Amino acid sequence: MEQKTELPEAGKHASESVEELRLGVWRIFTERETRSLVASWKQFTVLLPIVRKFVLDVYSLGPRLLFLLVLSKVWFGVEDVLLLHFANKLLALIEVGLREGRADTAAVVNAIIGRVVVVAVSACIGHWGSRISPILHNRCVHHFEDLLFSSNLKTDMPTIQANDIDLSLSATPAWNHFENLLELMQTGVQTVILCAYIFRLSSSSQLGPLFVLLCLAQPFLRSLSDKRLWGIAHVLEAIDANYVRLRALKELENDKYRQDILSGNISNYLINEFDRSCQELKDKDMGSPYGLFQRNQSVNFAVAIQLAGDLTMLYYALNAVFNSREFTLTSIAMLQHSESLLRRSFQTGMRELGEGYKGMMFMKRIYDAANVENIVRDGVLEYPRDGSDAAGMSIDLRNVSFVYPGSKSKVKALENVTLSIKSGQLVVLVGANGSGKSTLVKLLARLYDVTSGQVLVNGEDIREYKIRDIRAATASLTQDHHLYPVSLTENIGLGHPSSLADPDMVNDAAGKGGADAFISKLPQGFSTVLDPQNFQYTSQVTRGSEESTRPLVQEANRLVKKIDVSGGERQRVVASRTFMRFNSGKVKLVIADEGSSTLDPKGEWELFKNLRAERQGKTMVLVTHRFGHLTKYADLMLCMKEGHLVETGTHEELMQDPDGEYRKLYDLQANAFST
Ligand SMILES: Nc1ncnc2c1ncn2[C@@H]1O[C@H](COP(=O)(O)OP(=O)(O)OP(=O)(O)O)[C@@H](O)[C@H]1O
Repeated sequence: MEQKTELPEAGKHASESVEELRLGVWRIFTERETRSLVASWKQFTVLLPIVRKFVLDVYSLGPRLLFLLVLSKVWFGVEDVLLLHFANKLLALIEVGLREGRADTAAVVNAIIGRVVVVAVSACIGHWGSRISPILHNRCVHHFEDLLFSSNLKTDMPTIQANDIDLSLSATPAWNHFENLLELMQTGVQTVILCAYIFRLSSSSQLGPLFVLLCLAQPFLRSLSDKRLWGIAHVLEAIDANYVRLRALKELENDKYRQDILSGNISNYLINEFDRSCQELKDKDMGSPYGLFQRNQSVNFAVAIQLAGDLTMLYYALNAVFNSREFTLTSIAMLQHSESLLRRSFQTGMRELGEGYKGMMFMKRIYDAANVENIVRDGVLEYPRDGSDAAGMSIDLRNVSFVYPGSKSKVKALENVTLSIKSGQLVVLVGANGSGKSTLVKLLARLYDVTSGQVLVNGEDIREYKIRDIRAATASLTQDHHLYPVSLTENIGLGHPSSLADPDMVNDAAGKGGADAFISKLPQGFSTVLDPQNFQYTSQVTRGSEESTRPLVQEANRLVKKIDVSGGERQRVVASRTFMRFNSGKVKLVIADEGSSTLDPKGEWELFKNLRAERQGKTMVLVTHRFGHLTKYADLMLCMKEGHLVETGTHEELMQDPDGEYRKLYDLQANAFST
């Protein structure tokens, strides 16, 4: 039963046009049907240029193939009507034959041949269509995947955060949506021809055009009942606490929780809780919200739909009473056949119209996603400009404040930070969690632009430089860097892609990053792909027992089994990528933000030693919580607290202040080792 409810106190509707329904375990927000026909038409016209662009894009991928496919769809729109026509013709000839005791052989043969030809032509077109469609399908998906991939990879971080961009958008359904439009065209052709055909049939029985309208009454009402399912945004949310809990508990079957559950000895508790949630859900409907939504129509409407199906019968019954000479049993049968095909065609068309609308919205999403404009604007100056940064990048921050785009927090991540880093200095940035260290180095790499103030590189605002020059001059090693699902050679080599094929350079970088030892122990060495992306399809084997198929499944699982390495080993590969980057000869700034957080003490010591060995011609900004290793090499220590730069100087200078933040952090670490 439909139950209209008020939204919970906090969740006021964004607009009056939103309606809330509670069905089964679901809460469904749907748009009230307040949109006028004019408004719907306007929205449709906005989408039309997008569809045109989409069609032209698909056309460019295979003009001839698309032309043939469209022709085949038109043919299939006509085919059913032709078949119906020949069947009706045969029926009429048989009736005449029965009545007169002699059939018109030539006409019967013609009708049979006509039908056979239509069937044969359809089989041929269907055969070729089924070959054309997959080709265009592949080209279409590749084309739009390509469009999304290049746009996704170029979209900068503020744009993603500020616009809440959906990076998971896949182009895979693009072809299906396009095919839906073709199907819609096919059904449209069929409906129009059928209407004309029925009009001709009904005119010869003196039924007139009203008959055609009555044929459409039931499918029209049905499509009205379905209308709320398409073209209108729905937000579905499971609100039943037991259902939500059931789903959460089911999630615990995931392998990643196994160790916790076994060692915590909590399986009995979880099984009981699962059982309890099942009991409490009782008969509450957990089925598809769309199904529930569809069934949620009033009795009157359901009765009206069924009755509308009988309107045509009533109409020709009445006509037969008053005008019986115009009717034969064959003409009634012909009308009935044609009418049922028209109903089906119209109903399918209305459903496809809904799907077509969804398809148009999808096309809009694809183009919107592919045309996102980056917030971080490119500059025009080349970097390095002159020889003044030969010893490394020189950086000045003037009154820099920063708030993350889209951030709900009123607290600034950085506030009025002013500092100066000279060419070639080794700077160590320290501070408590959340004090703004990572934010500061992200501004240096121009991953974000300041909210106010200025970052100067070699005396010029960083925004004036070409982004690719600044990025080429910066090598970052942060805890946020990940391994890519490609070979270890590529993982390291991508630090300097043009030398990726040089095994000596890759080996050397792996050595400096401390990754060579563990890679050499892997069965496939540098060719190993950690975190491979495998797509495995399993299908139920109908022959033989489950017992006999188990070895096959086990073998398949063995083939796709991941090679697991530790977090520290992963970080060594990422560090090696940074060392590889130095081969470009362009790096003027090295940023290491907790790049050693998962390394063992020896690994960390070696990493910093190898980084220091690369200092020549580079400024280095190292962020760390364990700064003991670095204090004696640092030219400058920067200490941050709650978004502010609170202390700057050398280690010795900062240690002078017994109440200073730096001294506190240092003493905490040093005291841990004192007796
Ligand atoms: N992407 C983000 N969106 C919104 N706020 C963020 C984002 N990243 C960080 N912050 C906030 O900005 C502030 C500074 O964070 P930042 O990561 O720079 O601190 P940090 O000193 O590097 O911390 P840690 O030592 O834990 O790495 C924090 O309050 C944090 O919650």
